[in-house]
Amino acid sequence: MLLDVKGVTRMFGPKAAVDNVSFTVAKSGFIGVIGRSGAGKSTFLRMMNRLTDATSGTIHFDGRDILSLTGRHMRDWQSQCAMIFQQFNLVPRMDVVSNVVHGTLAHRSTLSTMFGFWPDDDILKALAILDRLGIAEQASKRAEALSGGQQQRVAIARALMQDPKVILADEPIASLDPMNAQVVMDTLRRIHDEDNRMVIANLHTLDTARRYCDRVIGMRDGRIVFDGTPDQLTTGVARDIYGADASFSEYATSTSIDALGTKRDDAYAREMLA
Ligand SMILES: Nc1ncnc2c1ncn2[C@@H]1O[C@H](COP(=O)(O)OP(=O)(O)OP(=O)(O)O)[C@@H](O)[C@H]1O
Repeated sequence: MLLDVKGVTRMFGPKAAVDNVSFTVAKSGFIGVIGRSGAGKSTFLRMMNRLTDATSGTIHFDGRDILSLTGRHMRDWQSQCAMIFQQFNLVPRMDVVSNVVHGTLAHRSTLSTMFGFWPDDDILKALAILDRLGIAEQASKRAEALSGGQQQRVAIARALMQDPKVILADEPIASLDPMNAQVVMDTLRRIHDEDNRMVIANLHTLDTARRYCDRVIGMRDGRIVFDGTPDQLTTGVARDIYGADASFSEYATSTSIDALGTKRDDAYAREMLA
């Protein structure tokens, strides 16, 4: 089993933000987590990355007990498990290449980091990744000069500098217009397809989850209420996940990415779930 999540709970005071969550993933896939605001999606990702401690439960990745790692072992895991955020989290006034090289910070001395001395090899690697993501020509610009979609691709490039096994994306397209959202989702999907890195993305829109994911997990009030393939994600199921009544409209949870292209094949999804 590649990923084995058992009974993971996170309490904030008396409230369970994540409540006894369990699921397994047999092989690397592109997994979407959906649910209304406050369902526990971010808290779960943050526990996987060890930004937040779990109250109870276990997470094993490739046999390793993630929640009990400490010190250097925890930092090693964090670099193998890169996070991407809605707000990109770049240094706005710093140029794009430096932002990307920042992805190797965990391995750098404080002095070289403070003075921005990046080894040539790191710069070349950063440029190659930017080129792969189609934004090499932006390398010398300040991050703040780029469009939102370009900035998110820089954030993805920074994540790739760590050569992660897993990419955790917390609402990666929530701040983007449909065109940029599509470019960013296409990029994440391509990274999964070409490198076989696992992607777990919190998504707030159904059309994106259906189109890009092999498997979709629906959360409601901290619990998993759906776990299946995109084609099993019917309007009725979605209504249950979002805790909505019969007046629920899918339109309310759409980025309209689907209008820009065609839907994915679900064969891989079924294989992964088997
Ligand atoms: N640091 C915290 N202190 C107290 N409560 C928190 C904290 N972080 C999250 N919560 C609560 O835990 C619950 C789950 O929040 P979480 O951010 O994981 O949900 P989400 O599904 O990611 O929603 P959103 O998309 O709005 O971020 C919410 O009720 C939230 O208020």
